[in-house]
Amino acid sequence: MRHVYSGKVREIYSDGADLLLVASDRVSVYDVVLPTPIPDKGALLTQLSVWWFDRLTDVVPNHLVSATDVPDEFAGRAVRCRRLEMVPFECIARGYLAGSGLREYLATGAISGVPLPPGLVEGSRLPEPIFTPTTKVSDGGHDAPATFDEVADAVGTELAGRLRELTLEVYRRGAERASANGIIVADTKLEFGRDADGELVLADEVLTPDSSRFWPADEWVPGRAQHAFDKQFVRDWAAGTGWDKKPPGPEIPADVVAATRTRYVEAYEKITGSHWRR
Ligand SMILES: N#Cc1c(N)ncnc1-c1cnn(Cc2cccc(F)c2)c1
Repeated sequence: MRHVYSGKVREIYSDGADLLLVASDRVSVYDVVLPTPIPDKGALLTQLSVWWFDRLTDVVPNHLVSATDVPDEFAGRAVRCRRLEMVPFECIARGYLAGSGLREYLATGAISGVPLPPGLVEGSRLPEPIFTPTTKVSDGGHDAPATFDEVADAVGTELAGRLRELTLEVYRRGAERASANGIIVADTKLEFGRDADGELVLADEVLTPDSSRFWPADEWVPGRAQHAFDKQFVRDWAAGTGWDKKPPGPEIPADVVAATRTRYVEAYEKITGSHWRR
């Protein structure tokens, strides 16, 4: 097994013909990884993603080889997956206005070239979910918006159309299930790759609070920043510490750690309908 890539809160290892995607218990707020782990976060998000992969095979095949055949040290928080030729775009679906999409809309009236009606505000629900891809920036910077035509220029019109169709369908399925259980999925980021036969395969993680914005539905108020289902306790505590939001972040107090872990358990249980047993 060989370490090949580190993300903020995840790692990739090469293991023979496969890859191991390993989720840590680290949490990132304001793009800064905080020093205090959230126990079971990696396992909760890995198992939520596996639950989604298993329920989306009628939409698109996925890269999972095994959710159990992983080294003991990573048990429960890693998946073995097929090595793919990754599509060089982040495939983002948005059902609500937030983050970079909000900033782009306020500046241009559109997101990734998709025009939106005037008068929308932070947290507004969009008339319908939209496909707003970005380029994958390798230097750790922020990804740049890409129009559908830019995606089509890079991968061909047919594949770009499939990426849009699949991204929106996965988002719709996720948003529908989450909404029925009190969670708004405002947006989600998917990654696709192509296998040796050139087939499009869903990769990375799917519909987790790290790859998506999860908002508690009963606290949704358009016109202000929405509360994050999972990270709001950390954000609110951090705001009260005077931290300048630059690395290294401060240690998270035990009560905030415990409350945040509970939120990840709640998200897992609400969406899967199963109790978390670890
Ligand atoms: N998934 C997947 C995948 C695959 N099945 N085949 C080839 N490459 C990738 C791959 C490369 N980068 N990433 C993003 C990523 C994911 C997880 C953790 C990270 F640090 C970074 C995914």
